[in-house]
Amino acid sequence: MASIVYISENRVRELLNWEETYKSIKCALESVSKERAFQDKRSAIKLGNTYNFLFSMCGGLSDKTYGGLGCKLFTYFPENFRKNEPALKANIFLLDEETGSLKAVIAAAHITDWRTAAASAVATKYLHSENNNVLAILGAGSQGKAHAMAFKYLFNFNKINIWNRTTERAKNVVDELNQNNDNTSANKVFVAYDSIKECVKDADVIVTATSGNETLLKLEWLKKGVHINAVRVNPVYRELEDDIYKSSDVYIDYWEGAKYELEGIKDLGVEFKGQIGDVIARVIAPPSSDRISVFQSLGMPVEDCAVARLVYDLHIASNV
Ligand SMILES: NC(=O)C1=CN([C@@H]2O[C@H](COP(=O)(O)OP(=O)(O)OC[C@H]3O[C@@H](n4cnc5c(N)ncnc54)[C@H](O)[C@@H]3O)[C@@H](O)[C@H]2O)C=CC1
Ligand SMILES: O=C(O)C1=NCCCC1
Repeated sequence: MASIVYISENRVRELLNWEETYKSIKCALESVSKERAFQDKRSAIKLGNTYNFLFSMCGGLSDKTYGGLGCKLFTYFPENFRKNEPALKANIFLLDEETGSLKAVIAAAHITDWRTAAASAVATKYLHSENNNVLAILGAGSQGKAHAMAFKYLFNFNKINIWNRTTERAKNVVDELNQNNDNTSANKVFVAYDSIKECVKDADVIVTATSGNETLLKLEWLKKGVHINAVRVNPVYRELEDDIYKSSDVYIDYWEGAKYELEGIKDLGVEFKGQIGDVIARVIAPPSSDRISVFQSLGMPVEDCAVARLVYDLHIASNV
């Protein structure tokens, strides 16, 4: 029997790059439109009388390059910050597609950040025209930072505005990103904001990636034709005010998840236009450029399968 490989967070960080992550996630998003994705909604178990949860996301993706069979098991313990530990801890169990045997256990916090940012990037490419001058990001946590890096790498934004509830955190992330981007440039790409309205008012594209319970974004602040990637997942709380959903073309990643986790948006009378994969596969049309578009992201099991396969292949290829 072949031995089981363990791939740590540090090793994942060494291996992943944006080009391949983008391609693998585009493949995963499109697979839902081509009947090459086998997955269901995630399962969530509340751990007794706490705010702690245990989740699983299992599925299979059929593809020569990015196909994989697996399951991401993750916990969300919101009080972990008191112990100076991240709230989200995740591992992917990657299985052999022929036999079902366990091939690898891959640490998946970094994968979750990168694949979610890559999904927003794919959605932006397919739902939004090329007019990408200013990007605004609300939330300077793991997702906010990963989105800033992905969008800097994959698009040509001249300015990337970042707002966070505590401005100190936005400033620290902006300093780090500017330093990694270009030490010498006087004209810094990343800029910290302490007002959401000022942060988003010139934005062509917006990412919302916070974990609070407050509505952050108002319709009256938005430019015509803006594209929004709404990353926060919560059945009750939404970062966008209801009028934004009601006035926009709203796209999702997969129907199986949306049926259960996006009830609240449907209750507003919003009809989802369809899956991003259906736009990629040209089954449905993208929005017209004067409409506001929203990608309401949930995160799919097959995204994790695709990136786990990518990481596994890169690890094996560079380990021989
Ligand atoms: N769509 C998807 O595939 C995925 C979505 N997520 C979602 O992304 C969001 C962010 O996750 P991470 O960056 O990993 O978390 P994190 O804990 O690293 O960052 C959370 C950010 O939210 C901010 N925040 C907390 N309370 C706030 C409030 N009341 N108002 C405004 N901002 C507040 C914090 O300052 C922090 O910057 C979460 O809602 C999570 O559920 C996470 C993974 C995948
Ligand atoms: O898809 C994921 O992975 C997650 N989605 C929402 C919240 C945490 C992780």
